[in-house]
Amino acid sequence: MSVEEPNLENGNASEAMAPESHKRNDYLHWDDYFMATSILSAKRSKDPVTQVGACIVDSQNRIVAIGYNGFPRNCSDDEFPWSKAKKGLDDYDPLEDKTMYVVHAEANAILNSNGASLTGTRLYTTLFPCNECTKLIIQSGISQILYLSDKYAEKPKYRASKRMLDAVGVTYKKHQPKQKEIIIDFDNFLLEDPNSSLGLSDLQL
Ligand SMILES: O=c1ccn([C@H]2C[C@H](O)[C@@H](COP(=O)(O)O)O2)c(=O)[nH]1
Repeated sequence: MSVEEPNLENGNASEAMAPESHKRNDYLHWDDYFMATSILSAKRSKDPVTQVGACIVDSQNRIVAIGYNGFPRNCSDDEFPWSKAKKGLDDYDPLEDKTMYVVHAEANAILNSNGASLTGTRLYTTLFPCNECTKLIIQSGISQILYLSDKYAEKPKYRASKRMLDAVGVTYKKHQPKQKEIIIDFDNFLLEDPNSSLGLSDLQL
């Protein structure tokens, strides 16, 4: 029975239509769920300019791995540079450029899959993958990419990505969200009484 078809057989319409006895209709669509997981992962990134998150999902909609852009394990975020060295400046020092050190989100997700087969999986990523990540994506057997931003589309690295993906038949498409926003409110999630002023930290879980 759907929410649109309330059961009135017991006589009491308000009881029959109690919202808690029906399936919710405003649950997350799968693609929004996985892209939101990528966005949440991106929020772990310390990169001050571009935070990227990636989520790999198998054919049964199970999350295989997630990742975000960051320095390799034990390379301190406080010691390694988060800036880009500018070529042409007198003090140009390529060793002070983040690109030397950052592990990309897609690469981290693939590494975090811990050797699981990625054949036929989907990759949700907040940024269209660069050429280096694309090589890893193809080699690991990922068959579909869903992305949010393609802000570097005109750069050669990203054009090279598309050239490779087109050549091997890995599909890619821009994610079209089913819902505009997802709000995570720690204080008001799972409160038994929605009118209560208690926060989550006050609950005994
Ligand atoms: O496919 C990609 C491409 C880039 N990244 C990461 C690498 C950097 O940390 C940022 C890009 O920084 P910009 O200053 O915007 O160039 O994004 C990634 O994780 N995956």
